[in-house]
Amino acid sequence: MSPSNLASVAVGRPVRGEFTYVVPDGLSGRLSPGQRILVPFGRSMSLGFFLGPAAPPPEGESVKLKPIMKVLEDSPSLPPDLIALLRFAAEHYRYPLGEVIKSALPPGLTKAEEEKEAKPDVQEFAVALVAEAPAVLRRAPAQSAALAYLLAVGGRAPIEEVAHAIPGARETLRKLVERGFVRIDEEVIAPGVKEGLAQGRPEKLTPEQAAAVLELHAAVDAGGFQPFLLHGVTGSGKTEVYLRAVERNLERGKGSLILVPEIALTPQLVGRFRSRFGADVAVLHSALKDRERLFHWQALRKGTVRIAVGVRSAVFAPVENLGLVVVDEEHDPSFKQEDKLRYQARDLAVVRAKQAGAVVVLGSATPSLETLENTRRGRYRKLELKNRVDDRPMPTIELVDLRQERPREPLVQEEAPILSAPLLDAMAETIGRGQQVILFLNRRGHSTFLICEVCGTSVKCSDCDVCLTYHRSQNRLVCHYCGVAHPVPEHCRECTGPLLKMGIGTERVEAEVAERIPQARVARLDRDSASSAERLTEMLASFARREIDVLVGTQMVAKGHDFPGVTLVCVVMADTSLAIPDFRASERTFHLLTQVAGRAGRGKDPGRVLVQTYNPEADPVKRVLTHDFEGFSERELERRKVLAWPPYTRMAAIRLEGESAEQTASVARFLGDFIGRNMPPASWGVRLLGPAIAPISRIRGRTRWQLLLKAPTHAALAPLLARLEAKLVDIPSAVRVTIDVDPAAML
Ligand SMILES: Nc1ncnc2c1ncn2[C@@H]1O[C@H](COP(=O)(O)OP(=O)(O)OP(=O)(O)O)[C@@H](O)[C@H]1O
Ligand SMILES: [Zn+2]
Repeated sequence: MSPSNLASVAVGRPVRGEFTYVVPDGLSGRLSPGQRILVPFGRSMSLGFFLGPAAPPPEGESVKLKPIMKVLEDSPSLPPDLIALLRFAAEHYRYPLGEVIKSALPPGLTKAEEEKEAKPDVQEFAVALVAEAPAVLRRAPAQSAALAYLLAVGGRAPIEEVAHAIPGARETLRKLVERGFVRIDEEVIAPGVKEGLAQGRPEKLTPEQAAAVLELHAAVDAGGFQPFLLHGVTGSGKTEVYLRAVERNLERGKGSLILVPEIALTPQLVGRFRSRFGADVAVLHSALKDRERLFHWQALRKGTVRIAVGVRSAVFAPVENLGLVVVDEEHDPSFKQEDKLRYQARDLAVVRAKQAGAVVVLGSATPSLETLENTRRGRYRKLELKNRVDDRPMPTIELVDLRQERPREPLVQEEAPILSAPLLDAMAETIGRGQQVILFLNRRGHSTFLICEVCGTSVKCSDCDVCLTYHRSQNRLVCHYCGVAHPVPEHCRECTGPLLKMGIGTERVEAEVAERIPQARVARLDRDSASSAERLTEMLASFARREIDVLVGTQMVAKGHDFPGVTLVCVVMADTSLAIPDFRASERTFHLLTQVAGRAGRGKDPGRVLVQTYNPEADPVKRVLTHDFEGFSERELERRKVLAWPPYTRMAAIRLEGESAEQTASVARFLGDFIGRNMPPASWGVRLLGPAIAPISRIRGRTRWQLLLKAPTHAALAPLLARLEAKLVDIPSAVRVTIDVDPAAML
């Protein structure tokens, strides 16, 4: 067997490694890497991916190799740089390569079927061919009405719209076509793409923007891998810097990839890209239909569309001839996928840029400590925007000490008001001036727990080890982990004592605003109120149109919004994210506070921020007051170093979940022993923490355990993780074990 007739193949099944197949004579000229193929696997046929030639099996080993059966597409689904990235992801995150590839591909390419071309959407327009209703229509009132509508809206409208306005208009329009008064046009539109909010190209860049753009242009012109951190304060115009870099990259005939945290929350950014580059932009988000996803994939693959803007999973978009990668809000936790292939899209974006020889820009007002450390070590070049555009001032930030503002409330009081006098005054004043307010609280629901006045027992979810949250609008207790809603009990289950509603959520804040400032138009933005992407877009648009005075919400309101009318931002309680048992709690708090504060004063009027807290001395809270990102990160990095947390160590979490508490614990101990026996030499510095019961010990009735591994570098961890992954086949399937490399959440 000559090596040229052996193929390395990833099989679309949950199995580790690459497999060797024989290329039959008939296919030898037709194969190129990245193609989807059909291969025999076990006793059946399976989807496979041809990755390239394979080395012959070791001398003396007699293995019967099977042949590739069929090639499922002419041009490969996966471009070469993407194959390299997926191989890296499988290796780094300890996940089967075939499954990694399948999770990157759009549905429609993940089955063992030949590729079909996704059709674009066609929209039908009715076009009037006459300037006024002809006399012959006098006795046809339906047709007259349809034609009159069409003429009233300018002589041209989507059929759908006419039919919506005039029931039965589809049929009526057809009659008008027969009579020659109307014509139907078909227009091809890219599917799943709505018109964004248009915005012009600013004539002049700020000096800082100009300097950053100059550097990026030089890097794009030079070609090759170059990583940048674009650290720009909120409202400093980072988006415009991205746009100019993309522009230059496009002029050089190259493709760009832009990752954003959440499309529905960033309609403005998408709108700016669409209004600048029009149909050259594919927008990839989670609400796309299968056919739409396939359409964009094919368009990018063919190179007919050269810019992809998308969420986390778009890091795998098949952009042709990739020259530039941008990760906006690079600190955002949504870039980490928390199930199946647990990848960090920001990290993969950098890997991809390196493999493709592209420029990569990580942008944020609050860069992650990981990225900051890379910059300090000289791996990334730092570009800084220290000022807002048009010399607008940063908002002033003041603390409201809840210990003094609410001293009279006894500790146990049901529904004690939470909005202090300074907050209420500032809000009323702002609304009085016709300006807008954002109220931020990182908790949904009405009251965050029900507690027994007599014995102090709180009401917990029977399946998860967490308190239930009271939602007044549904009059239900909801578990935020499993989502199950329970009726509200009348008495404490332990002692039949009366139950008090304690803790606050956005729902209650909304009610309190409505009660205390009745003239305000209040709306709430969280996962309950904005359950669909459409609803979310509509609420944001309505706020932008200034139909809402006060927007109450969770971290959804803290993202990159640009509402010039907002001059007051209130943080209802800064402490909610501080107490979480996670070494990133401080960082997360600082980011959230800085980001939400950054929504104030982005228009011509200056902004003001009020932060209510019980912990005015806490470092992230204090530092936010003076916009002291440097000071905060300096201190936090020092602390991480002392405690040996990332970015000074690399971690992996081994998580276990099982129906039976005993069996789960025993598997956890078994894995602990296994790791102990396979520990690399002490000089490698690998440490095992645990096995320990997880901080949230049960979710959906399943017991959870975890083991944490820490090491100075990923390379020190890798061999151990590989051995561990191989061992998992021996674990009883009743206990689910997952390996989470570079974990984000510690719960
Ligand atoms: N050179 C410029 N001249 C005038 N206006 C500009 C210029 N550059 C950007 N802007 C405008 O400034 C506003 C803020 O820009 P942008 O939203 O990009 O800020 P940002 O740095 O991304 O902020 P954040 O981190 O808070 O999301 C936008 O409305 C944008 O159109
Ligand atoms: Zn639950």
